[in-house]
Amino acid sequence: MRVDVVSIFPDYLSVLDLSLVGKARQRGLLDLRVHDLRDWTADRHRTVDDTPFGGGAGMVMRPDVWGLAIDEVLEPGGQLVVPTPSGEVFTQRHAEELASAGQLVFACGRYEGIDARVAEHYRAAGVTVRELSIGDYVLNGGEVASLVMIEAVARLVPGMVGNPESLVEESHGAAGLLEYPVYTKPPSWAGLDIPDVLLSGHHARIARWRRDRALERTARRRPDMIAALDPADLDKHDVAL
Ligand SMILES: Nc1cc(-c2ccc3ccn(Cc4ccc(CN5CCCCC5)cc4)c3c2)n[nH]1
Repeated sequence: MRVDVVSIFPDYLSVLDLSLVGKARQRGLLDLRVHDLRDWTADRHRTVDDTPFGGGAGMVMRPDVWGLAIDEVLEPGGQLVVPTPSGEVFTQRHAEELASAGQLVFACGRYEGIDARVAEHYRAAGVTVRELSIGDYVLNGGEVASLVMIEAVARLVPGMVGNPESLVEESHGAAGLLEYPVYTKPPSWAGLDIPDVLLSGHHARIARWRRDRALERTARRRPDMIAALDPADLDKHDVAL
């Protein structure tokens, strides 16, 4: 999978050279390229922004500069991801969908955002454009949101994560529940012991205990996820709610 990131702060993305994503690049699983938007400016000041039509505070990023950058970077069939506070909230489902793309181009806005015609232009040209938020809070730009989404997508690329099984059971997985609590050695710490069932070696009981803890946790912290459960899935947890 090829991932391109366009930003006026390309160094912000250098953290991607570390750990999981860094290893994937070395192993050729991920072709990650970071670009400086200012490379597509033509003036001496390398201007990427201007005042907003209709007035209002701050500056807006120019469509012409973004158009030159995206035209050069986006491959046929590639998808455009535009982080924005006004987007659909990014979820594991989006990560799964994005992981099947041949190329993703992340357009990192700054200032008050990118001229709306950029997304409109590429949609009209038949490009899949996803305007995505990573949560209901306002960041200073799209770089951090892109890092979050790239990590969530990259770990789903086959061969990325050592133990693919760990991708199945996790929170926000197919079960639609939060994850159960996890424990490791020592069995007793700070006067706290781990639940006996986890020492029993009784796999069915352990699986049941984990399901129950996941349901409890989800009901307490994310009632919205309980409400969203498909009744057909409930028998997977063999619990009548
Ligand atoms: N999940 C999430 C993603 C982002 C994100 C993503 C991309 C950019 C690009 C710029 N910013 C900063 C920014 C965006 C919007 C405003 C308010 N808005 C401006 C237009 C007129 C109305 C009011 C203020 C500052 C970004 C912020 N934040 N949170």
